[in-house]
Amino acid sequence: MKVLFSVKDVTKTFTLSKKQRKILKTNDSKKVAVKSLSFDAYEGEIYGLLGPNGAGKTTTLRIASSLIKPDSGDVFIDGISVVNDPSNVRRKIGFLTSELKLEDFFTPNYLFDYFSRLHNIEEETIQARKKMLFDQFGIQPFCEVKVSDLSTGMKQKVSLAISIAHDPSIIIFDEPTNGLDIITAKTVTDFLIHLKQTGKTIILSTHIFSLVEKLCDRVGIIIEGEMVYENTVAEIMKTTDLETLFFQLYESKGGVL
Ligand SMILES: Nc1ncnc2c1ncn2[C@@H]1O[C@H](COP(=O)(O)OP(=O)(O)OP(=O)(O)O)[C@@H](O)[C@H]1O
Repeated sequence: MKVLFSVKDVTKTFTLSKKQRKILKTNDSKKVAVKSLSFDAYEGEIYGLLGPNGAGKTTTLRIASSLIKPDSGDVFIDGISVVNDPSNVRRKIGFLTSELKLEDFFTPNYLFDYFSRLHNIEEETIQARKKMLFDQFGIQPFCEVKVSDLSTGMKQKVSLAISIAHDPSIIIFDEPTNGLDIITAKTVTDFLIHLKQTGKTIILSTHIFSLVEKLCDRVGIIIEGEMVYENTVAEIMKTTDLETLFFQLYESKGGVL
């Protein structure tokens, strides 16, 4: 099996502002968000990154997407170093987060074209791909409506379409169903299955156990920035369920319920 996504010994520390220290209820001036984290995802699989709030999932995926730099370590996307060659990495990946903010003033049509052109995609391909994705997600009737007037679900579907406009082979989804109504959440999860069927490699961060059980081939459990467990979902389900396993690990790491 070919490794397409490889996190190698990544560490990331943030300096905390006064406000952040208050929110995190700490006097420490630094927060180690990710500690010597390593894991691989194979071509064509859905790899789930599961962890509680603040575990370091988003930080890891932002590093993998070249949005922030690690203190040490690296992420290799199809062998390309995100530290040394971030622009080539961006060509290979799609990144979707539930926090993605689309500019309110623009329309789905405009934004899709704009981001596609940033990837230097040919105009004919942009329009064909837009039609396919907008039809798939029911965006077409809203394609000339300003983002500010779209529902949360429609915004997320537009974000999803834009994140894969360049047909990336590796797609990173950070909590993609967060804050979505059940219908839109299902559209998104069904689409993840469709992407897997078309051979894409998907990294999915979530804290929803059922989502991992339903979608993922393998799962890595991350607590306090460290990988504490990794296995195939099928193997886990032979003896227990993910929720039971997770809380056992959480308590054994000193987590308080
Ligand atoms: N820019 C930042 N400045 C300071 N601390 C940060 C910053 N980004 C993240 N952190 C801290 O790093 C830790 C890991 O955060 P991260 O967002 O990666 O976790 P997460 O697993 O994605 O959690 P969630 O599900 O809540 O998004 C948290 O303690 C968080 O407060």
